[in-house]
Amino acid sequence: MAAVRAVLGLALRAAPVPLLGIVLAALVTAALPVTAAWLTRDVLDRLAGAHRAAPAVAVPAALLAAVGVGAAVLPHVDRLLCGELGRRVGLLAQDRLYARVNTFAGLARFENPAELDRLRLAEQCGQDTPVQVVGAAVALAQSAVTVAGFVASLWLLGPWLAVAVLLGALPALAAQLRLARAWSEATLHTTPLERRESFYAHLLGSVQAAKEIRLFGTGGHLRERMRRDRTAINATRRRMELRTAAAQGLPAAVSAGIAAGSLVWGVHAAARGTLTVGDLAVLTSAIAAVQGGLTGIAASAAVAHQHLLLFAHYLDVTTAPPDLPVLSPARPAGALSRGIELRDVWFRYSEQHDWVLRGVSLTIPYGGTLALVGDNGAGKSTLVKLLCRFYDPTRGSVLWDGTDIRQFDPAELRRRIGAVFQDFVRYDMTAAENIALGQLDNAGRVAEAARAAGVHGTLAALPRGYDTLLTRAFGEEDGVELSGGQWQRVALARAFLRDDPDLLILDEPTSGLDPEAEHEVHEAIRRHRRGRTSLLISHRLGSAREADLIVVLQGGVVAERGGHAELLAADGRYAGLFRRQAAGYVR
Ligand SMILES: Nc1ncnc2c1ncn2[C@@H]1O[C@H](COP(=O)(O)OP(=O)(O)OP(=O)(O)O)[C@@H](O)[C@H]1O
Repeated sequence: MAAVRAVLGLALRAAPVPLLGIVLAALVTAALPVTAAWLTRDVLDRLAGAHRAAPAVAVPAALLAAVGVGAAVLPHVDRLLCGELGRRVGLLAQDRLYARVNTFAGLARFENPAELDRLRLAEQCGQDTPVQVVGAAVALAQSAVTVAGFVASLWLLGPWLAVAVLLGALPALAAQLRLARAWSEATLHTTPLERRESFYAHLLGSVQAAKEIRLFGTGGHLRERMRRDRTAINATRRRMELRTAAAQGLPAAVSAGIAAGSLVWGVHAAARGTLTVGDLAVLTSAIAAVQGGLTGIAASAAVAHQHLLLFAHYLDVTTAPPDLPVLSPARPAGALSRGIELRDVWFRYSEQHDWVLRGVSLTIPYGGTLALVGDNGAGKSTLVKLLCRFYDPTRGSVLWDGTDIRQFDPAELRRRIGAVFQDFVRYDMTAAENIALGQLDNAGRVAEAARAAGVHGTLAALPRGYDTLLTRAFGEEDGVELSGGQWQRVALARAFLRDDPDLLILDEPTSGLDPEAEHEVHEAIRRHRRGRTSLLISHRLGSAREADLIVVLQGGVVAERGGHAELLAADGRYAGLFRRQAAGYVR
């Protein structure tokens, strides 16, 4: 019921006038067949009886012609109105969906496959479902009006006829509703397969994967996997189509038997003179129309039912509770003045996953730099996610000047943080836009930020300077592709654009750079970082050595901490790693 209300609410809100037009057109269209049948009866009986004169037949014949014109024109009006309804509802539904998605403060819903499937279904349903449901409901009402008119007509010709034809259609209705549920379950089953299939399809056509696929010769293997998923999807659909045909076959045969019996009775009655020729015409139209109408009602009910079941996913997303608890009113996140502390932080992505952080305690001092180093998978990027409050710690807390960050509005907290993530985004937009996205109201300082990141010269020399598209994906002639290191500098400029962030997070900011560029960028970072509180994650220990504090994370626990010299003297894990890297350079 909630889904019905939501769909109607959307349609009414988005397109009240087209919706009213569709309902009116449907009601008129519904009345046309029964009107035509009775007018035909009138014409036939007048022709067969005493009133053969042209004037007597002219009026019902003219009305019959008008009904024919109406029947020809109305479907086109309906199609226009439905098109408009679809566009407006699609726009509103999409807008509401992404407005809701934007309110998800954390990352859990984007990193959980089940939630991603739901989001994908919601995207599909938001566009199509409301229109399909409205269309099915209107078609259902239209069929119901037509059927009611013809059942009344049958009743006049012989009450048992009306009852028999109605009862004959009930099994079809029940079968359709059962099938609707089965189809919606089948869609749930095929959605993850479709998501994986489109992942393979994307890989096979993507410029990023093209090199590896060709070099490793994995194209055939990926294509085979894609084919396997599509075959599984097809098998499910085939099974469902067979089931549909089997479930609909018997009820259709019952209805056809009843129709045939009724017709035989009608012909006999006309031969006996109990029914007129006109009555027989009405009977023939009525049997076909009632059966067609009832099948239409069953099909429309099934379509509406199936789409309403799918629409539940749209509602799940648009009415989902907040993924992270946000205090209301939240405490204002003040400018950092003492530092950020992780106090006995434990974290795992879900109860099914292992612990990633196991009792981490550390402090990023105000105005100082903390370098976080450690093996792959040690939990460094996860710790960054907790600092930005993309997740809450499973146990323990992250304190901002002594206040648990759960007490702040996440958006306000994030306005105080600048970051370059390891997996930064390459936006298919212009160079200026790629940087301006760091802080849209600071777009005037794009060149300054690019200069600080050492990429101004590169961007200014592009065919359209900062207005050059950094992609050739849209077929623009002067779109360009930057190198990995140039992109990294653009991402850095995006972070530098942010006005004086209280915390600067740099997760592998120079991993794609050549040694000279790395040195330059580190100089830029050092200049930019000066006096700022920052967290630097790097596998290149040469860039970590100047940090005020170095923390070595190993298997989710702090294995060592101290200054560079102190850790070298301690001759532990850090010293071992540093010496190995240094030896690699002087060998
Ligand atoms: N969204 C996720 N869901 C489940 N597990 C995850 C998720 N993200 C990371 N992990 C797991 O958490 C652990 C720590 O990952 P994390 O990315 O924090 O390591 P890292 O120290 O940054 O590694 P690297 O140096 O390779 O970047 C890994 O075992 C990883 O598989």
